Amino acid sequence: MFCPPAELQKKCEALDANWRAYRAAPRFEQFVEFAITVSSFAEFLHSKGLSGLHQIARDLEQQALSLFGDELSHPVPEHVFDELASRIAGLTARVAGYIENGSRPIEERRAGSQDSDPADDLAPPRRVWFIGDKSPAWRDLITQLGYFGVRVEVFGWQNVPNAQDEPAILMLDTLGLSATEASRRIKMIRARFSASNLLGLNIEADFSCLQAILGAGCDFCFVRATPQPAIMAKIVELNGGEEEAPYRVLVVEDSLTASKLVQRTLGENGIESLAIAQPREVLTTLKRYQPDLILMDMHMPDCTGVEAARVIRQHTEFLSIPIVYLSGETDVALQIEALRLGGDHFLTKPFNPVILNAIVKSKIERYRSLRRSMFHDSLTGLLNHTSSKQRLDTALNLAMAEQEPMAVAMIDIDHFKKVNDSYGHPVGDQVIRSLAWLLKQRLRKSDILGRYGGEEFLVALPGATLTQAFQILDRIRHDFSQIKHPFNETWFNTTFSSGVAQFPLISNGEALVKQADEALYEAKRAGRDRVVVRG
Ligand SMILES: Nc1nc2c(ncn2[C@@H]2O[C@H](COP(=O)(O)OP(=O)(O)OP(=O)(O)O)[C@@H](O)[C@H]2O)c(=O)[nH]1
Repeated sequence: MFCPPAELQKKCEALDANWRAYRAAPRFEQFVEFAITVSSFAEFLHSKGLSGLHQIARDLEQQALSLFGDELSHPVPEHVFDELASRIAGLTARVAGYIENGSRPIEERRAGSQDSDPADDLAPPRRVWFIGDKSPAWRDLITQLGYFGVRVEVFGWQNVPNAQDEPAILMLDTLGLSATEASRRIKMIRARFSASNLLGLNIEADFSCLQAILGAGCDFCFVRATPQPAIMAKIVELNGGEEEAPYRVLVVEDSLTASKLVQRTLGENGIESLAIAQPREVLTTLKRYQPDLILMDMHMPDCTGVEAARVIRQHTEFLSIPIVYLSGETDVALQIEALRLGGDHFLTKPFNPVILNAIVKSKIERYRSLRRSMFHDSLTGLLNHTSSKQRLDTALNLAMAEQEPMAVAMIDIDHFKKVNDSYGHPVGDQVIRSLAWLLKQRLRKSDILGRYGGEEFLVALPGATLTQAFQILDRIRHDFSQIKHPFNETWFNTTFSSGVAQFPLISNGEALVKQADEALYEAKRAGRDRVVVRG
């Protein structure tokens, strides 16, 4: 999630320009432009993981929305002008300071790893600072994080370094501090760090304390006695920095002017869109474009939006895609009927662009989260069995078309039954998660990684030869065997075995998995803790 300083600067200048335009001509339409830019800037900062700047922009957005009103509400009173001006000046100064500091954006590791050679040493370590009075409890957590490429530095509250080189995450331990004192210190840290995610540790679980800590600028709170694996999981997740594909919206609208307006509004917020004027093209376009949401005009010449939605809902693959109607219709009975017949929301024209974006985004977030749970495994977040197989077939077709090699590996944790029997099922789960984190950290984004069964994983490395695949997997095997899994006051090690097969030696997905499985059993028979390739 690298954020080029020039892009940040440009977005900030656009905000400033729109604000000046409103000051010069304080009309409603100009305020709408300003509010759209604020909203788009806040979204941009969020998407780039610039947590501190995002919080300031979000507050500004809230204020702008509360002043939205209509033609009669503008110009806003003079003291409101001054308040907005001071917030904007504060935000632009923070952005300028951040750019000047040359602070590294927080999630560059994967950006750098994507196009690298399969045998490259991937992923420079990610940095986390622990702030607080040193606690022995951190030692284990810091060691564990080290296994997954996360480098931790520890500082007391009094000697937090300057924000020249912001870490990805600041863990703020509030143990022994009153809620008021903790909030005061967190506020100071938030004011200094524009990008880092702030995670509060050992926070009192009561409502007002959490409210105060979040209000002071913390992004996430761990209440007292949160189990270590939960803290680990959050840190590893934030460090993963996986960039999501842009949201996609299909606009079905017969008026060219209306669709252009909608597309422009979506585009301002980084949402991709495609417009069609003919409802009868909707099914083929849905298949081809694969949007996350449909914005549907209610009244079109040959077909109403409701009729189109009913046709869409006849297809199982489009049963859950959100449909939001756009219409001049204010008849409540008709709106309810439209929602009953397959729609998810109703927006009346002329639409408020900021509300349109907010609704589109929240519907897409839910839809994507639903799809994630359908295609991903809940324990590790990796692809589940079915989707790993599907992704493998797609990657294989691509490898065939491009005449590139591709290695496929099966990985299975050794003597895992013993882990469960000796330490319990939850500890076994944590071992599975650790292997998933390690694989995720070491493989490229273009590689395929799935949890194939209980303690079995499938990995496909497009472009990798058998030799390269062996090098990569054997290094991961070695590093996994070094991990000390904590158990009560002690720890234990565990290992995995792996078997590897390769396209084009075998050219069918199922046969590749079978061959890799056979190599895996050879590795198990030969004594485990090894990688066997089938050439
Ligand atoms: N904790 C936990 N255990 C699981 C999960 N899924 C499967 N298992 C356990 O994993 C163990 C797999 O054991 P086996 O297939 O006999 O193999 P193994 O003990 O790993 O021995 P080898 O593979 O021969 O080295 C079984 O005891 C399963 O109950 C899971 O999601 N969590």
